[in-house]
Amino acid sequence: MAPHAEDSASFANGGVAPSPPKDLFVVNSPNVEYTDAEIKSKYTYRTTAVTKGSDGKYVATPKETKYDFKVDRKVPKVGVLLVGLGGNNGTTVTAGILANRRGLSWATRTGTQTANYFGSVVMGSTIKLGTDEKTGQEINIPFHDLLPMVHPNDMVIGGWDISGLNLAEAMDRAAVLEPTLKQLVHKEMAAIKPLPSIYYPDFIAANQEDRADNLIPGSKACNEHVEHIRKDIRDFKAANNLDKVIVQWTANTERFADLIEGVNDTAENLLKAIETGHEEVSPSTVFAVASILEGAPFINGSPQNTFVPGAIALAEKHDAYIGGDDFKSGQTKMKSALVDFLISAGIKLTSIASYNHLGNNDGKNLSSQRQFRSKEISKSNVVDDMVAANSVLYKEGEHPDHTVVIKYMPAVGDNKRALDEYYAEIFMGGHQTISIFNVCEDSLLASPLIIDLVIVAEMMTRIQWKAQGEDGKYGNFHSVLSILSYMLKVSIHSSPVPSTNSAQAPLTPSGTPVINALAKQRAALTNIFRACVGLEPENDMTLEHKGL
Ligand SMILES: NC(=O)c1ccc[n+]([C@@H]2O[C@H](COP(=O)([O-])OP(=O)(O)OC[C@H]3O[C@@H](n4cnc5c(N)ncnc54)[C@H](O)[C@@H]3O)[C@@H](O)[C@H]2O)c1
Ligand SMILES: O=P([O-])([O-])O[C@@H]1[C@@H](O)[C@H](O)[C@@H](O)[C@H](O)[C@@H]1O
Repeated sequence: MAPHAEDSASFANGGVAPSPPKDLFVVNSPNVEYTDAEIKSKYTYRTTAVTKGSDGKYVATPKETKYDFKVDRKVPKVGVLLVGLGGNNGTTVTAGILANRRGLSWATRTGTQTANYFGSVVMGSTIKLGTDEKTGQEINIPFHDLLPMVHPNDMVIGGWDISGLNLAEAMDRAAVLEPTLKQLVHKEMAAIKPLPSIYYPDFIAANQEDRADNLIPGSKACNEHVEHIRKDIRDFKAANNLDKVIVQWTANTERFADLIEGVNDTAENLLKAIETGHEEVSPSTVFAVASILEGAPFINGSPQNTFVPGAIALAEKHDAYIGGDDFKSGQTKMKSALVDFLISAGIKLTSIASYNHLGNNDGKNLSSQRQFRSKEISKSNVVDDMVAANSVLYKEGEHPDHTVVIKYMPAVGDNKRALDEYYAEIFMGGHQTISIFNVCEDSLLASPLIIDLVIVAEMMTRIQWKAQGEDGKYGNFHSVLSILSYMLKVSIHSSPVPSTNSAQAPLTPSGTPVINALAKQRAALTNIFRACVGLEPENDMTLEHKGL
């Protein structure tokens, strides 16, 4: 075993090969072809092109673009490497997968609880396949059955942490899960020790220093850290006989990195900056670069600008997948749904006050102003596109007041209290005030998102497309996986550190529009996957029930 592989933080699933998926449905269409290895579909993408005439009138022209999609049906054996494995999210998601894999049940104060994947859009929600031809009733199927996706029970989990506690000790430190459940997974969790990681103190709060006892030797310079992390990824893949590895950052929120020309503005400059040990390259960017160079999709679950322009360029150069930023777990997820509802109902939202306090280590790290700033910006986003799309309610540049407050209150632990007030103008000078008190068990809300991000990112590595009718070979989607936006708050900030009111949004290829409305994000995810099996986008016109 490679020197540090024995403390590799993997836990195999008993080496059992992933169970082959049984198909819940088959598409009966001349545009869809099934082979043992692939699903091929011919898809017509219908949009509306709008131009403005000289008279100022819009001209809307229906447009059709034809694509060929190809899906690799073989569900690979997938490993997940979490940066921050020993944290609240890392220990909770690991224990949760263990408990589900073993079908565990445990005693709680209110009775017996059985393992589940609630809160995962892939494992816990359904999509409309169509309507029963005889009864006209909707037929809904589990989201996970739409395409041949990885099952979380089959995932092999590993990762790094600057804290050397094994996962049983770290799970106790996190204080998220019931003691009765912790007892049932204690043995497996104790056998997992996070791989040593890199620690550049200036990027996270000083109050994190006492955890940093599990560090990779050497320095960023001469690519020592990048090469060490790349070897960790290779060793983990080989030791667990994996087909693929997905890397995800669920470590602490870092301060923003300054965007410096000649340092992190291009792929070449970023690689040079790392080689020379430039202090402005963050640990998360080092992990992203290592993952990109190893061809492992990298997802950033925190709000910092991990993907500086040079990192995005490097991903594009290597045709590697990246996604970010910042899991969208509780308060912001609610906000992106509520704001969408209010504004699309023609109600003029004029102010949002978002306060929360929490007592976990994430909150402790965020009690430091520079780390809070990263989070404040990511949480101050999500309304921009919905406001900008409604010129009836809002004049150019007008938007609701929006403030975000986060306080660290150790007593409440992981059970974050989110208090929101939405204030809006309604008919004839009236006002509506919506006040929400939302107790989010933060890690229990974020852990299913970690699973969804892995499943969707991995699925995207098995979907390719080409323009219909052209001989060219199939290719990947753009490196920036904006399809992940349903699970994420904001984008990789490839512009200078933005003001709190500037628009950011889940990562999108440069120059593409930003969508924060939660329903639109879910529709994009669902409809892209539907297109891969030749199905039209979900629409709720139900003309068949309207006399047509
Ligand atoms: N609901 C949620 O929990 C939620 C929602 C959105 C975003 N997030 C983000 O997810 C991240 C993790 O949240 P958490 O509650 O698990 O926090 P946590 O503090 O419990 O866990 C973070 C872990 O990262 C480790 N760490 C820090 N720097 C590291 C490095 N360079 N390499 C490896 N490990 C490192 C820490 O030792 C710690 O164990 C935070 O950035 C948080 O802002 C969490
Ligand atoms: O996703 P969400 O619930 O809006 O936002 C959460 C914040 O409210 C919380 O303060 C922070 O610690 C979490 O990391 C997360 O970002």
